[in-house]
Amino acid sequence: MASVVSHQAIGTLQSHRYLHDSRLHQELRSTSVKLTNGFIFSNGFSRRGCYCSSSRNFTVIQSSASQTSVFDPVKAPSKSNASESRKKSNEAALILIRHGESLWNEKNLFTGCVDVPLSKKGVEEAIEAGKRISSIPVDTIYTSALIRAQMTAMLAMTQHRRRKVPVVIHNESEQARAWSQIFSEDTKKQSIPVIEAWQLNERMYGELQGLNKQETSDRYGKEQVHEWRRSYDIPPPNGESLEMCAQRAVAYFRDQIEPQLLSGKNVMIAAHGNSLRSIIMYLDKLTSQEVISLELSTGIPMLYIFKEGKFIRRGSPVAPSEAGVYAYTRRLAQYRQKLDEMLE
Ligand SMILES: O=C(O)[C@H](O)COP(=O)(O)O
Repeated sequence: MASVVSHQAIGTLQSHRYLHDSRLHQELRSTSVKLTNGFIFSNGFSRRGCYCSSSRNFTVIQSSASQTSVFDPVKAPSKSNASESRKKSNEAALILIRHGESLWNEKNLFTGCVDVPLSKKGVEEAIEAGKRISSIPVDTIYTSALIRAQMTAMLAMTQHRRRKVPVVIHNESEQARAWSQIFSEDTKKQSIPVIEAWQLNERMYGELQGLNKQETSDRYGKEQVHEWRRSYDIPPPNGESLEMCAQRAVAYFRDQIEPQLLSGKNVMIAAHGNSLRSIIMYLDKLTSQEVISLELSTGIPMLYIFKEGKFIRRGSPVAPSEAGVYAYTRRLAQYRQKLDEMLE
């Protein structure tokens, strides 16, 4: 069993993973949620209580038949293919990006939940990542609450050909909501909501935060440090194990992000080495042994297609080949073609 699933290897693997009962898709109705900052973004927008996840199946507890879609000329179906398009509404793209190199990655320091920005190289990596995903549709962006992930998402989106503007949603207080309202429907349509979630933060590295990785290895031994860094259930001193990190990150993914994908929304997540390792472990059903070998490079986007109840890993759009990614789904190919036409 291949346990090494580096980002390069991910590009070459095409295993199909069955995560959901596809019959549920027929039952799901998009839920329209008016965000109190004035945005209206449709389709099962994050709302606790709309969906309840149990094991790997979703049960609809409450849904609304009303639907207020964000009009996107690229996506707008012509009359002739409207019904075909509706049939395909269960397909969605999921892009995962580990943040670009941070100033502490550069210094080889354990970072965890310390909030440090990208290095110059990290900025370049984020821009390069943006170029690689510039023709893939993005409807909603999730980032951790940490600046390195947020910088990565924003810098990546500066490269997107669709030219929608990522707008951070401020729900932290009534005033924040009121003061961040947008009063133009057109402007809202040209925006992408960016949701910040602490649950996607890097694992808390405990008393290793701020220590040099090489010096820590010299002091405690290579094996011990490898165990702290890569094992599933052994936490670093007073920090989170990957298992503990997964409890919050995967729960958030299942409760908040999967309903978006189920309703056909294309999602990008900018997060961290270990929060993404835990999510990939869930998506790819890796065992606690297999996840030990899972390494993610900074600034490399990974792509999954969610289709007919399955997450299909497409690796990075640049590995093995861009053509391979677009060949896979007609919908993505059409999107890119429309962008080509629009931007000619
Ligand atoms: O928090 C950190 O130091 C890094 O982002 C991830 O570190 P790791 O590769 O040691 O888990």
